[in-house]
Amino acid sequence: MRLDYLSIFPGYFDVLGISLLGKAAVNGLVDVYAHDLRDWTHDRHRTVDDTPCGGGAGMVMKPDPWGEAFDEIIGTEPDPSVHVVFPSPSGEPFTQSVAHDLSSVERIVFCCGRYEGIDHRVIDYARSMWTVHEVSLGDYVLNGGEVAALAITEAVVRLVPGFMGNPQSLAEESFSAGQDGLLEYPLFTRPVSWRGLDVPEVLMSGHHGRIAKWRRDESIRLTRERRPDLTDSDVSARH
Ligand SMILES: CN1CCN(Cc2ccc(Cn3ccc4ccc(-c5n[nH]c(N)c5C#N)cc43)cc2)CC1
Repeated sequence: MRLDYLSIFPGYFDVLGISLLGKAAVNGLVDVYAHDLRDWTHDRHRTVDDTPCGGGAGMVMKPDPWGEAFDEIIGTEPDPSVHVVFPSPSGEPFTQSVAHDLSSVERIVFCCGRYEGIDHRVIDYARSMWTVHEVSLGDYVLNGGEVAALAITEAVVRLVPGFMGNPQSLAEESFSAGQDGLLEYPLFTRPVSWRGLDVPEVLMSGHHGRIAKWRRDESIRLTRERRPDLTDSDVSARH
């Protein structure tokens, strides 16, 4: 998997050389390339923004540098196998399902906007050439797309076969298909007693059926308390 990042702050992506992602890069599982969008400007100030047409606050990212960067980094021929991700506050929700879909893709280009956003023609052009995902991390405001691109990268790459040492742990996670959309149950490890707090006895019983039931009940309880949106009536009835 090749990952490209286009940003006026390419240094954000130095972190991708750390931890498991760094190991995956070493193992050749992922190849990471960060690019400075200003390398495709031609004025003394390396300008990437301008005032919004129609007025309004802030600045908008000019289309020209993006287009020239696309030409050089991706190419000038349409190729639907290339997935271009635009993090955006007005994007579709980024979910585990989207992460799963992207984990089987060979090439992903992250376009990290700043200011008030990117000239919409950049996204329209990208849609005419490649497979585009305009996605939002959630209902809060960031200052740009870089942090979102990092989060999306981690969610996607950890699903790439061969990346995680223990693929079974992926199957038991929240939001993964096998969990009926329930939140994960509480986790415990040794010591059994810590600052007057004990591990639930059932987990020390060795009775796998009881342990499985306790975990299921806890997942249902937590999901009903914290994420009623995940418990549709059908799921509630089943539990
Ligand atoms: C006229 N007004 C109408 C309201 N907008 C709102 C607005 C637009 C951009 C920005 C800053 N920004 C620039 C690029 C960029 C990418 C992603 C995100 C982002 N924020 N939150 C998420 N979950 C994100 C993700 N993923 C933010 C970004 C902030 C606020 C301004 C203009």
